[in-house]
Amino acid sequence: MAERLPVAVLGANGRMGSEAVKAVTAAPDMELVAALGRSDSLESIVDAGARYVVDLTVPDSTEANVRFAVEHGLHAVVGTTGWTAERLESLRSLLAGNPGVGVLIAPNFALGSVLASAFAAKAARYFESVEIIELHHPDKVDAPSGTAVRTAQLVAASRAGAGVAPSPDATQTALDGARGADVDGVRVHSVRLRGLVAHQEVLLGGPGEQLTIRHDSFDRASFMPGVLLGLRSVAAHPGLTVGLDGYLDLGL
Ligand SMILES: NC(=O)C1=CN([C@@H]2O[C@H](COP(=O)(O)OP(=O)(O)OC[C@H]3O[C@@H](n4cnc5c(N)ncnc54)[C@H](OP(=O)(O)O)[C@@H]3O)[C@@H](O)[C@H]2O)C=CC1
Ligand SMILES: O=C(O)C1=N[C@H](C(=O)O)C[C@H](O)C1
Repeated sequence: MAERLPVAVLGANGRMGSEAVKAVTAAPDMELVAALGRSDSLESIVDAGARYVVDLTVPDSTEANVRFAVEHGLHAVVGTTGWTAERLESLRSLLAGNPGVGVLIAPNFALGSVLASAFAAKAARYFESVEIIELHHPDKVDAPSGTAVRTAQLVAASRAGAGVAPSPDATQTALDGARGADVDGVRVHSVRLRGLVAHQEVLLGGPGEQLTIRHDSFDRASFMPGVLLGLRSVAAHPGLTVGLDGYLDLGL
């Protein structure tokens, strides 16, 4: 039997981290060698012999966690949001000095979500208007969601590449927040509601019609196949990959 992947999970006591602990523990080709909470030392993952790190912490912690992993030659699979363009560029520079180390930063590990974002980017050039609504549990600390930001970025790039004008909007007066967040010219609206987990709608509008592309995660189990795929693939993808679609041949 091939050697099992030695994996450390950061954020192990959280909603996602606890699911990842269960998924890694159940995977026949993996060994959970460390499970860290906020107060635990990152050195313990090296001492435990980890070669892979899963980061499912918080935006304020993730950059230092991932930099530690790279500096110690550990591959990282990252789900935590908060990865701005500046942080990504800094990480790319660090990785250039650590060839052979792979990092995957995936705003969403659910395959349906990855597909929905790709479908939206494909469709967006054909519609006059595009807006995004993301809907999450009220314990989420960031808005808009990382998934919605990435979807908006993909949509905006697709529309710009096709020479499509920005969505029309005659708004002249508005209460703060009424038109949502502006992500590369795409409006993103965030709903926080008890009873929800993670949901997104991309609304594409044209004369007399609307196309809605919606994805729902009803349970955090939806993210785990993507986390495991990331762990099994990251070593074969040195450098930084943003988006699980970078490991998939979606053909879109
Ligand atoms: N990519 C994807 O598919 C998904 C990504 N996410 C993202 O994952 C992140 C976590 O979400 P969620 O699990 O709901 O959040 P939680 O707040 O439930 O979990 C985060 C956990 O990380 C812990 N933590 C904070 N800093 C550190 C640190 N330095 N080292 C170790 N642990 C630390 C927290 O500890 P403490 O309790 O002490 O604060 C907490 O237990 C968010 O950014 C979220 O947006 C969520 C779902 C899917
Ligand atoms: O905080 C969450 O729950 C989620 N966060 C990620 C995001 O911000 O996109 C992924 C998913 O939407 C769930």
